[in-house]
Amino acid sequence: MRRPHVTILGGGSWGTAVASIAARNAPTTIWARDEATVEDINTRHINSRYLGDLPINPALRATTDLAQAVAQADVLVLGVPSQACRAVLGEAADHLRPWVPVVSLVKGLEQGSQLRMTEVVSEVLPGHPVGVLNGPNIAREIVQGYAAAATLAMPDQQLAESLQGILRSTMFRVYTSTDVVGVEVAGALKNIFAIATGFGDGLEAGDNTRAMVITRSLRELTRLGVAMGGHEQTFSGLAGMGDLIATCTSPHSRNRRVGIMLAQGKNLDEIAAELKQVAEGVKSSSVVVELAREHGVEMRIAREVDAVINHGQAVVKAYRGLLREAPEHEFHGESW
Ligand SMILES: NC(=O)C1=CN([C@@H]2O[C@H](COP(=O)(O)OP(=O)(O)OC[C@H]3O[C@@H](n4cnc5c(N)ncnc54)[C@H](O)[C@@H]3O)[C@@H](O)[C@H]2O)C=CC1
Ligand SMILES: O=C(CO)COP(=O)(O)O
Repeated sequence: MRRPHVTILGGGSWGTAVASIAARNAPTTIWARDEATVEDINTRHINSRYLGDLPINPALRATTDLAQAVAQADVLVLGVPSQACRAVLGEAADHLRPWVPVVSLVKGLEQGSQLRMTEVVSEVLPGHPVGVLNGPNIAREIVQGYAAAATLAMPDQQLAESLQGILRSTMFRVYTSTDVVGVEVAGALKNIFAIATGFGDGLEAGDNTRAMVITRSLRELTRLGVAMGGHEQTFSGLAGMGDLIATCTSPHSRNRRVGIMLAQGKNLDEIAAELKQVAEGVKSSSVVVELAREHGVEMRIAREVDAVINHGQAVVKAYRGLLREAPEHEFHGESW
C-alpha cells in the first residue's frame, strides 16, 4: 500500500520538529516561505534560524512552492502562527484534494473572529476532517530526542488512530482524544498563563508564587474551557496541566519570556525584536478576555495579562492588584 504523503505548512521551530518526526514514518514535505530555510533543510538538514544546528531528519524535503506541497498532501499539517493561518489556508485551498485530513499544531485564537484554528480550517476548507495536536512540546527538546507526549484530538477516533502512527516516534508519544474543543482551548490559553507566570518570575517572586499562579491558572483555564464545550478531564491532561507545566516553567518558552521581559520594563516592540519568534499569548490575550466575558466566566489572571499587554498596565500593579483580591473557596469560588 502507498504510504500517505504528509505536508506541513510552516517552517518555524514547531513545524520543523513535527515534520522531522513525520519524515520517519512517511514521505514528508515542509512548506516554508523563506528560501534560506528551505535551502538549510534540504542541503544541511538543519533549520538554523529556528533550531540552531540541531540535526533534523535528512529524509525531510522542503519547498517554497505552496501549490506543489499542498497538491501532493494526503495529510495536511498546519504550523504557521494563528494570525497567518486563514491567509495561508486560503492560498492552499485550490490545491488541496477533497477529504484530505488537516491537523493543526497552532496554539492561538484568531483576533476579530475569536475562532479556534480548527474552526478557521473548517471555514476555509469545508468538508475536510480536522483535528489538533497539542501538548507540552518545547520544539527544540523534541528535535533533540528527549521523551515527550501530546494529544491528537479529532471527532473521528479511527482517523485519529491512523494519523497517530504518522505523527509519533518512540520518543514522541501521541495519545488520542475526541475532545477537539478542550485540547485546542487548553493549548491557546496556557500561553496567557505562561505570560502571567513570567510576570512573577520577572519580579523574582519565587517558586511558591510560580506554583500558585500555575495552579490557579489551571482553574481559570478549565472554567472557560468547560464553558466553551471542552471536557473537564481534558484540562488535567497533556494539553492542559501538562502544557501549563512546560510553558510556565521552561526557560525556552517564548510566552513566559514575554512575561519576564515585560516585568523587566521592556515594551512589546523590544520584546518582539529580541524573540524573533511567535509568542501566541500576546495576540490571544484580548480574545480570551472577550470570550470570558461572553461566556460569563471570571478570569482575573487573564484580565491582568490583557491589561498589561493591551492597556499599558504596569506588571507590578497587576501583581499587587491580584494579591488584593480576597480568595474564596478553592474549587467553588470565582476568585483567582
Ligand atoms: N515552538 C514550539 O515549541 C511550539 C509551538 N507551537 C505552536 O506552533 C505554532 C507555530 O509556532 P512556531 O513554529 O513555534 O513559530 P516560529 O516563530 O518558530 O515560526 C513561525 C513560522 O511561520 C512562518 N510564518 C509566519 N507568518 C507567516 C505568514 N504570514 N505566512 C507564511 N508563513 C508565516 C515563519 O516564517 C516561520 O517559518 C504556534 O501556534 C505555536 O504556539 C506548538 C507547540 C510547540
Ligand atoms: O507550546 C509550547 C510548548 O508546549 C511552546 O511554548 P512557547 O510558544 O511559549 O515557546
